[in-house]
Amino acid sequence: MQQTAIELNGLRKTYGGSGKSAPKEALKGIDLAIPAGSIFGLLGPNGAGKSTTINIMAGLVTKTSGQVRIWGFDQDVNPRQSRASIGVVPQELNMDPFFTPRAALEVQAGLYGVPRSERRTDEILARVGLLDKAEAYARTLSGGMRRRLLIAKALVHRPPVLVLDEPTAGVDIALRQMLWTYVRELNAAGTTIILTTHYLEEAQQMCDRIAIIDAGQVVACDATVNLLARLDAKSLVITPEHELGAMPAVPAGVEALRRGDGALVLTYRRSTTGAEALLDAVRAAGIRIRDVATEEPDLEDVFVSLTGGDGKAA
Ligand SMILES: Nc1ncnc2c1ncn2[C@@H]1O[C@H](COP(=O)(O)OP(=O)(O)OP(=O)(O)O)[C@@H](O)[C@H]1O
Repeated sequence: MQQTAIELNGLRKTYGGSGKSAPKEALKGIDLAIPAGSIFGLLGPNGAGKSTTINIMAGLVTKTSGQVRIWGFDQDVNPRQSRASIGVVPQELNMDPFFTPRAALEVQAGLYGVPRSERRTDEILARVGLLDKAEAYARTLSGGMRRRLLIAKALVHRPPVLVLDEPTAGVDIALRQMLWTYVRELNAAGTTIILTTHYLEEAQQMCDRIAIIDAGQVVACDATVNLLARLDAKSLVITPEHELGAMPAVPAGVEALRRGDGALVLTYRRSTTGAEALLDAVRAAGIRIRDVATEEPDLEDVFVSLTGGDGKAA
């Protein structure tokens, strides 16, 4: 069994300038090892280099230098095998409007040299819930159906690695749930999943590992739980029995503020302050506690702290 699904070493890409525009160094030496069997998130602010990285993996953009290995196959040494090991679901919903889903899958299978006897066109259409649309023209499909057809197309050659570039952008909640259920099933059946998403909450829920790239460089790559543990801050949210009077005297390094809904929020560092000391301070101030909750940092906080961005992994 393959241990590493994708390995990038010193990957660089400079887009050549044309006319008045200067050359653009989009990737400045990316090193990444994506474990086989994982659901791996590739996040970063606009222009970070996510699409460039994915497109190089998919063989759609030529790298300037560095090494790319897909399922153990070096892209330069075994281009055919490396291409056969990856399926990419693009961001855009472009497709030939006159192809039916069945025809689109057959053409795709032909492009990848899948023999007729090994094609699973109807099985794949059924898996993505499009069997009843098998003979409909693509132009009559809804956005959600098109997205599912693109996933189906990426699966015809049974790649062990599936890349989804912003699969849920502009997709409604019901379809998003369906897509994620399907992605989890594919992963449970052994497919390594790499995805970029705009929604950090979604990445936090779906991905077991996450790489954050910023300005063409990897700024973090770790298990999702470890990334979240990097931020030491935590908040204690106290709902008082009565309206708050004076703020309590809190230990050094703790920030106390009154929230609009009347709750008292105490933000502290887990490494230096215990929740007990905070509760003592609250009681000592004569505040009677009706309810207590804690708030942990989320991926958005980690993202902002690493990229200085606005929390949008576009
Ligand atoms: N074909 C191209 N020619 C010139 N520059 C390009 C080209 N494609 C991308 N770039 C530039 O390379 C950088 C990285 O772009 P890329 O599309 O990989 O980022 P991204 O992380 O996918 O961004 P987004 O979240 O906006 O899709 C950007 O500065 C972008 O303007």
